[in-house]
Amino acid sequence: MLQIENFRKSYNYHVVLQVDTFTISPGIFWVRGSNGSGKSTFLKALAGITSFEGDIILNGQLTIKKQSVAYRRIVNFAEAEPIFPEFLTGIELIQLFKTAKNAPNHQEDFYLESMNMTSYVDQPVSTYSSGMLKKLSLVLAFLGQPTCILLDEPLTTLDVESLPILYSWIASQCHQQGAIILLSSHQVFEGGILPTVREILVEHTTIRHNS
Ligand SMILES: Nc1ncnc2c1ncn2[C@@H]1O[C@H](COP(=O)(O)OP(=O)(O)OP(=O)(O)O)[C@@H](O)[C@H]1O
Repeated sequence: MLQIENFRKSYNYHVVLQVDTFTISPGIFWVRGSNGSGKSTFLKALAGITSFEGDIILNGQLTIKKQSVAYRRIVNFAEAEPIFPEFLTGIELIQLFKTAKNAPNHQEDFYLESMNMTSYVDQPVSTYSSGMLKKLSLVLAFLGQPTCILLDEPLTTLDVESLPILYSWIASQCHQQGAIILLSSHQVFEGGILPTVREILVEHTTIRHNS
């Protein structure tokens, strides 16, 4: 469970997101809002990669401010437009993330094979297309034993064959580990092979469950 308390995020003294208290229980959530509403800001705050006022608490134990390393070990984030050091190969990045996330040996094999990435994962990321980069960032977001996976605009640049594969990873993560998985999009969820998907709306500088 994720608890957000007295949260406020401003850019240049301009408040873009304010939340008094908000709870996210295990499951899959579609985070929806128009362009500029604050979806990426919300996910980056949950991921612990942007500063904010207030606190975020995971499973009643880990607070993002006080136990930031332990928190970030089990909260994984895939950026909307991932940027990686160009000289590194995909597999080198995977090794780096596996170390940071305490991932089991060969955990990546399943993801690389199912997303048909084995032919290029040894190449420097400078040679990747935007879709190939997106797939790599999605693999990285599943490494370790994440309690929470945050995917910012995961559908952008992903080809139609890859979408059901991503959804199968998400469904499996939810079943096995009772994880919290947030996917952001400005589009309405169109259905698919995912189990129950609930919606979080980002609008009017705040967030709310849309039930
Ligand atoms: N680094 C920044 N500096 C200043 N303002 C920012 C910065 N990042 C975001 N903003 C502002 O914060 C607001 C929310 O931006 P955010 O990127 O979170 O929206 P979003 O819902 O993800 O948008 P989109 O759907 O277009 O990706 C916008 O008004 C944006 O201009």
